[in-house]
Amino acid sequence: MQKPKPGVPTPDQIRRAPKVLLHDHLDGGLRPGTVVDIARETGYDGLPETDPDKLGMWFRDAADSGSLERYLETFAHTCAVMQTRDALVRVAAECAEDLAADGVVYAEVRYAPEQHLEAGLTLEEVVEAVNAGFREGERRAKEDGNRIRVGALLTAMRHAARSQEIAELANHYRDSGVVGFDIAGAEAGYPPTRHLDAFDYLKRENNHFTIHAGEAFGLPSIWQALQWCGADRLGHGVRIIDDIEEGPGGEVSLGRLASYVRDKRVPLEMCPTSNLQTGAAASYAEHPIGLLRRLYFRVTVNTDNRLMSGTSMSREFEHLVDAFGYTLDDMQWFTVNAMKSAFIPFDERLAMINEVIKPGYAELKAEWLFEAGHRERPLASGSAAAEG
Ligand SMILES: O=c1[nH]cnc2c1ncn2[C@H]1C[C@H](O)[C@@H](CO)O1
Ligand SMILES: [Zn+2]
Repeated sequence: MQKPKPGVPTPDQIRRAPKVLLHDHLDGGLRPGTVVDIARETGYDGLPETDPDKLGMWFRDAADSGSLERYLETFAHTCAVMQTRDALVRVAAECAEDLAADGVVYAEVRYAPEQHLEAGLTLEEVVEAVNAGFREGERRAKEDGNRIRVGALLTAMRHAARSQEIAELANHYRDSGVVGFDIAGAEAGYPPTRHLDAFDYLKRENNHFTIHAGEAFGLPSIWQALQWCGADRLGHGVRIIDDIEEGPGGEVSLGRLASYVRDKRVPLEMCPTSNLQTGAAASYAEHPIGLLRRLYFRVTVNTDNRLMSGTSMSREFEHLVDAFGYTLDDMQWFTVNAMKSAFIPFDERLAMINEVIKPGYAELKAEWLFEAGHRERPLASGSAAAEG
């Protein structure tokens, strides 16, 4: 086994570290075996593979297309098996269990209720089924010795016309498991300002929302999301890098929008592997998260779609540790950023930071002290006195 050195996390430490996830799609995180099971039970015969391993690989390959539009086509299969109450409860429960087993202590998981109505469920029935599943998953996680709390974000699809209705649904369930609102789907051609009514409504209700922006489309989308719609957070937001110039000597200058995002501490929900698949970034090492972290933007690390990206929170951090040499202190910084940016009340965020996250990292950072290995260096001759 790899020997832990102070600060540099091993894969096992990364998994055990408390993590906070703000951007994860319920319909992008199913277990492949569950997709196969529910398809069989409900008679959905459109799956490209029926062996769970092969199906998992199919999702990853199909999503590896370099285009957001093609990436999104794969969701037809997951949404097809999420049309009944039982299926939604099962998928949500497994989501909470899987995240907890990966060391996630707080998650905001999103889905679009309007995509789960094909078998006759109402929007309310969809939300109540998913909520029941999350509570069940939290309970099972606890039985396994893992602690997790999951809140739902209701997404409206940006190409459709139901955002006002979904915003009202989010507001209705805000004290019952739903913590905010989002819009997702193909970005080009569907600017966030198409949904101004929904955002204005949520602002008047003092509710919270995030907007997928600056992923497949650039600065105008981020600018609209913030300055026209009033988003609390940005889903991805990677293209903010287009407003930052790095000179040959490493000097950096920020445009007005990038300055605003940094100065106002706008949380960026970054999803590195997803960005590689849709072509929003070329490699982990070149992902804008490296520079944005150095410049102290309010950056968070997220999974987006664990099934399509074959990822988990731990894997996202492993890639970043490999690419940028991040330490446990960096991991803690990203995690505290995420917790500060969550949509639950301030006192609860603060308690999660002080009672769960910081103690969790302190314990991991102290582990090297108790490893026998680091005390077994041979003494140099005559060094005994110097040791004292
Ligand atoms: O990264 C994404 N960008 C835009 N839309 C996305 C992304 N990942 C998933 N979606 C879409 C597809 C899902 O069906 C929908 C709701 O979760 O959100
Ligand atoms: Zn997303």
